[in-house]
Amino acid sequence: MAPILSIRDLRKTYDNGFEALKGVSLDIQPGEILALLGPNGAGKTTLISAVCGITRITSGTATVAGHDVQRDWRQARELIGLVPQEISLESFEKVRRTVAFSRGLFGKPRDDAAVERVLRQLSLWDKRDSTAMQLSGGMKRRVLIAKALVHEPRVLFLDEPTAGVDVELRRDMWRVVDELRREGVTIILTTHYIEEAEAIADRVAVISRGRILLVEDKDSLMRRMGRKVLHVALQQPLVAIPADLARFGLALDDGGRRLTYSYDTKAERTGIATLLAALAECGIAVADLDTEASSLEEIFVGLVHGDDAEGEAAP
Ligand SMILES: Nc1ncnc2c1ncn2[C@@H]1O[C@H](COP(=O)(O)OP(=O)(O)OP(=O)(O)O)[C@@H](O)[C@H]1O
Repeated sequence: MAPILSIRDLRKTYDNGFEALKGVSLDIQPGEILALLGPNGAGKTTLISAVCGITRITSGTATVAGHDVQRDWRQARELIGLVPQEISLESFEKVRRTVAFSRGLFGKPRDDAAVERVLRQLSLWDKRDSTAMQLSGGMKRRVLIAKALVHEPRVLFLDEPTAGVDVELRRDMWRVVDELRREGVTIILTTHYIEEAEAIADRVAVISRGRILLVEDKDSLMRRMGRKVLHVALQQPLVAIPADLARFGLALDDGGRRLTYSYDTKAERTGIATLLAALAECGIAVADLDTEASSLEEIFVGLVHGDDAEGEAAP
């Protein structure tokens, strides 16, 4: 399938000479949810702004359904919806009018049914005659999404859609994203909440200091890079780890009542059976066992940390 969004060697140097994007290439398939992860200042907003035509591209290309965002900017923009990080709404404007106005900005004819559809989809129909100042923070975010969707874009950019919202609302937002996916909308979201990427993304891209470090299917990434830990609860507390167990690299915590063993999920042998046999030989009685997979967060921190260390080493 042809990608809906194709970015090739995109570079952005700001007027002050700072190179915020250093040759980014990325293909996004129709209907996909891609989470763009990166530390502060990595270039996430710059990348979105470049594709959405808010920031001038220094070199490279980006196309949306084959339309170049610079050359055929009008056609490209029509296919894109952008939900910005900051909430910016006219305080006294009614929800329905605000959303209808956004549709008009894209040169689309007035269509009350389209406005109603998007308001209902975002559970805002009951609030259609409320002004922005009468809405809760979460509802305001929904209005921003409604504004971004009302011209029926095929690609939606969400720049930190759940920054500062409570857990319940975040899950609510994830449901909205899931519904949009089912309708075939392609979604690119930036987030600092790794659990958000873990919960809703199909693929994950990690960006650091203007470069894409990795783009991979989320599940395979977690399988490929994932480590697991085995917690062994002990019947009797240990004062120290016996010398005979040193080769396993164990950690002892919970007041000497728990041993933690870290292993590679891809390895042919995890070493668990050998460890349990060694524990028995040392006369250590096991009360319980459980395993825990390393999270996307650990994988992310490891990658970005490695990149920072390389940057520091560079001349
Ligand atoms: N107008 C500008 N002029 C010069 N430098 C800029 C400008 N806008 C952004 N930058 C710099 O470009 C880099 C990337 O910024 P960007 O906002 O894209 O990062 P981000 O990944 O979205 O960060 P955050 O997670 O904090 O939102 C940063 O170092 C930032 O200081």
